[in-house]
Amino acid sequence: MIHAWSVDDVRAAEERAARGLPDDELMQRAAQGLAAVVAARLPADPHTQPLVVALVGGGNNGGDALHALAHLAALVGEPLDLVAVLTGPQAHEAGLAAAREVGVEVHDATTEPGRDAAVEILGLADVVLDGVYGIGGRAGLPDLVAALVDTIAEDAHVVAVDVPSGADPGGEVPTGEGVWADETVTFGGPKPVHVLGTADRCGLLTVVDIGLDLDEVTPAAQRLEHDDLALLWPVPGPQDDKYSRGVLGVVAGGESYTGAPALCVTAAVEAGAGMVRYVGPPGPTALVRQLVPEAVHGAGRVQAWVVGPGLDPAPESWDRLGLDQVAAARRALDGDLPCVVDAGALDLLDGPREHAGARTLLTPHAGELARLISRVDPDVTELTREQVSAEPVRWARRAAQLLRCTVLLKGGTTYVVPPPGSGLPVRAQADAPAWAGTAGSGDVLAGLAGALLAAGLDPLDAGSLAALVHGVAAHDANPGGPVRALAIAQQLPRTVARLLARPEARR
Ligand SMILES: NC(=O)C1=CN([C@@H]2O[C@H](COP(=O)(O)OP(=O)(O)OC[C@H]3O[C@@H](n4cnc5c(N)ncnc54)[C@H](O)[C@@H]3O)[C@@H](O)[C@H]2O)[C@@H](O)CC1
Ligand SMILES: Nc1ncnc2c1ncn2[C@@H]1O[C@H](COP(=O)(O)OP(=O)(O)O)[C@@H](O)[C@H]1O
Ligand SMILES: [K+]
Repeated sequence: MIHAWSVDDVRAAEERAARGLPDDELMQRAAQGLAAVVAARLPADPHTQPLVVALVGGGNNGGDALHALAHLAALVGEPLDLVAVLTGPQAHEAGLAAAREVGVEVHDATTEPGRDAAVEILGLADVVLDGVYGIGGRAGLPDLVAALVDTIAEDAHVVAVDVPSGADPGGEVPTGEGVWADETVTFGGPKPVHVLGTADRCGLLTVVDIGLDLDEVTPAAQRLEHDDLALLWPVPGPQDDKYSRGVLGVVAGGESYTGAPALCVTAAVEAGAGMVRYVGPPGPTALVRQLVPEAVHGAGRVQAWVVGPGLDPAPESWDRLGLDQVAAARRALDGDLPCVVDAGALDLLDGPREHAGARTLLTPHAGELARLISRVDPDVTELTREQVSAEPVRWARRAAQLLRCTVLLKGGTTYVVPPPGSGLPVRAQADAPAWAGTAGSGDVLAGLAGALLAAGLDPLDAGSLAALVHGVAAHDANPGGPVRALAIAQQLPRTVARLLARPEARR
């Protein structure tokens, strides 16, 4: 699992670590680690002299980059072209002196000749160090810096120092503006942006140990990795039976949406639920009977519910069957069992579920979350899908607070936000190929998450593990190409087996 700490917690840890050390010790450690990574990335061609260009901001992030250039000169020993481009009126004094000392060429991009020289040289660079802003940064870039970033050679290897400049270090505002790095070298520990930010923004992540002690500090964000599956997945033991493994009830579909329940039930069965009980009208029931002979029909004793895939909660469409189905959904929501609340059932929620202890995982996409918040938040009149996508963590957190539950917000990156006050970190998973964004794929996710809730996982683990497995299964089902929702569901057993068998995971 990747743990990421808030910018404030990292700054406090830096302060603790710096006590009793020489003034620039932590920066030197950071710069040395950074230089070692850059040295390993230099082109090996003996006929060309590698060109390394650092974009240098006015703060300590620029200081890291300047010191790294100085360390690099000493580390590599062979001729190198080293250039620093200053992006602001000031630069870290000691860093600049160290760089000049080893012969780094310095251009001041705030002057016209300096800018012209910088543009030319950025277009030729083999490696670019982005040392403009680190954890002192915020989303977006000043025009001058943005223009410089635009001129970086297409084939240059871009290494972000600590944080890609232009990204929000706190990871709350996933703007695409600014640097997209091939890799990011961070110090002390990952920051939220490395986990929550737009997938691919940071590239390969390396953490340089600079002696910060974060072990006792609660992370702000986490990401499950493939090896975490073996720790969390409910593997049955010899004493288990279908009941002890967890029975999932699914209230889904209506006469107008027959496919969603079939996909949801299939996913739950393929994910290894002990048993799945389906509750729905005759049309979808017939389809579930045909496609999933393992499912049983009608309400009964269960350990958790999935409520909502393909459920039509709109009153004008309610005939007797529709009314029965909405009543079944409400019974599940009013009960005290863990519940995945998806799609149509989100429209049935007006506030927290009645039983305060009931564990609840909402699984909206951005449009559904916008509609939900517009309806239940007294301070918001009309929230749009675009607003949710611009600040996904903020809005998922808002819903988690209003409804006192865990919110899984689906998308290219899927965020799982626990209720505020729980002390639990936000999780973000970006395991799925974009092909996974296909009709019915969310119904599969709901069934999978439901099976995990029924097996006893808490909503944060169930949601994030479901997002991980769903994404990996979407890849495994057809690497590099399109995938249909049913294929994701049918791939689940093999994907789970593959991840359980990873040698790292079994250690
Ligand atoms: N504090 C420490 O002990 C250490 C800090 N280190 C480095 O120091 C960095 C943090 O340095 P600083 O606190 O000086 O901050 P930064 O160097 O990240 O940013 C400097 C200043 O730039 C301005 N700025 C940021 N984003 C902007 C934007 N989008 N548009 C316009 N102006 C913007 C802000 O006023 C900010 O304070 C870390 O990311 C890391 O690289 C490392 O040397 C390790 C040790
Ligand atoms: N760009 C993307 N990259 C990867 N996965 C995506 C992308 N867009 C959507 N997804 C995933 O596809 C699924 C879509 O769910 P949803 O919107 O509920 O569709 P449906 O209601 O048709 O099942 C979610 O698991 C979501 O995370
Ligand atoms: K940076």
